[in-house]
Amino acid sequence: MSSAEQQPIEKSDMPKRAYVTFLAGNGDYVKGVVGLAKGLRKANSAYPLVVAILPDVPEDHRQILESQGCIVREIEPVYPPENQTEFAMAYYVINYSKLRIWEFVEYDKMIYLDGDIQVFVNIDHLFDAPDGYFYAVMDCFCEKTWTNSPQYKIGYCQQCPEKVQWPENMGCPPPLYFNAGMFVFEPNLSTYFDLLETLKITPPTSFAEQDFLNMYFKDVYKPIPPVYNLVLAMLWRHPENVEVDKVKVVHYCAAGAKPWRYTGKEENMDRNDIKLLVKKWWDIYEDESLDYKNAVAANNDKLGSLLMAALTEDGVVQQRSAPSAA
Ligand SMILES: O=c1ccn([C@@H]2O[C@H](COP(=O)(O)OP(=O)(O)O[C@H]3O[C@H](CO)[C@H](O)[C@H](O)[C@H]3O)[C@@H](O)[C@H]2O)c(=O)[nH]1
Ligand SMILES: O[C@H]1[C@H](O)[C@@H](O)[C@H](O)[C@@H](O)[C@H]1O
Ligand SMILES: [Mn+2]
Repeated sequence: MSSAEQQPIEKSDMPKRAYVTFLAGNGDYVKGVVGLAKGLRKANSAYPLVVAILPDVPEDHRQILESQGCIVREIEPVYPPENQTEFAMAYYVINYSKLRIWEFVEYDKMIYLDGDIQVFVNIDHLFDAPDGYFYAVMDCFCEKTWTNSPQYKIGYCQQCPEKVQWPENMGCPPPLYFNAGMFVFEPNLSTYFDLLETLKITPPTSFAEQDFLNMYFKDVYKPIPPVYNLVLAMLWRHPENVEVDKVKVVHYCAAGAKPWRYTGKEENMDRNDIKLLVKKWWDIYEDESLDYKNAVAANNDKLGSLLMAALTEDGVVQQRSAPSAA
């Protein structure tokens, strides 16, 4: 096909895709989101980072995010139904607000990432996975945060289901359960309204929206390998399931692991692999060349040189500059 016959690709035909994270409060999670924005840039992600923020995020934090090239979108908080006998861990309640991201229908597909996640290797290809599924990484039930669960009580973990088997007198083993710090999903208004309606009749449980999403999407959940969301406890609980040198995405979710608060004092935090991963996060966070303004300037310089080289090759520049040289 000659170039004249080629159909130009209309911008509007391109699938609209973006990464999305969630930010609440005036604390230090904004550092996590800045780190994430810079990490995605370093990994040459082709898609922007949308930050769904609650109204309590202060103006200066919003400005920091915008200056890092993020698309800031304010969302209304979502609360779980009141007066229920069981309650989600207080710390996790704000996470129900994450359900608002199904409303971002200007995008066909999004990858949600917690603010305490870092992307070290490009994962844009996950957008190409077949539509109609909910992709996420299987969780581990071995940490103390799981103390109140039946799984923890009997020592069962889906990461090694043969080690302690699910007892017959407890019925079928529970469906596969994902960590909701990272997932691939398709914004959709009818799903969005249904999520909110279903939430109204669903009692809150320990892991808040994570439990809720697991319940809601159980029939379309497709597990993806742990390298797409390395829940740090996997390093000491199930090292045989992790290919450390192939890890693309790290989730600093173990107690004491948030890089911007790291002291090394909490249990397991003095491990060398943890120290290295925390250092890798800081290297990105502190790298000024990854700041949006510097990355844009560098890109413009590169484009300028490429354009100049192309023009010089065609002889255009020589011809144009000929008169002034005469
Ligand atoms: O004060 C806060 C607390 C949380 N967050 C946002 O909420 C996310 C979730 O909080 P954490 O990362 O601290 O929580 P965990 O990783 O331990 O929690 C896990 O379980 C939670 C259950 O509610 C969520 O599903 C969460 O996505 C999942 O990774 C943060 O990354 C951040 O994006 C804030 O912005 N400010
Ligand atoms: O979402 C939670 C949280 O991230 C905990 O820190 C971790 O122990 C879990 O396994 C998980 O489900
Ligand atoms: Mn997290």
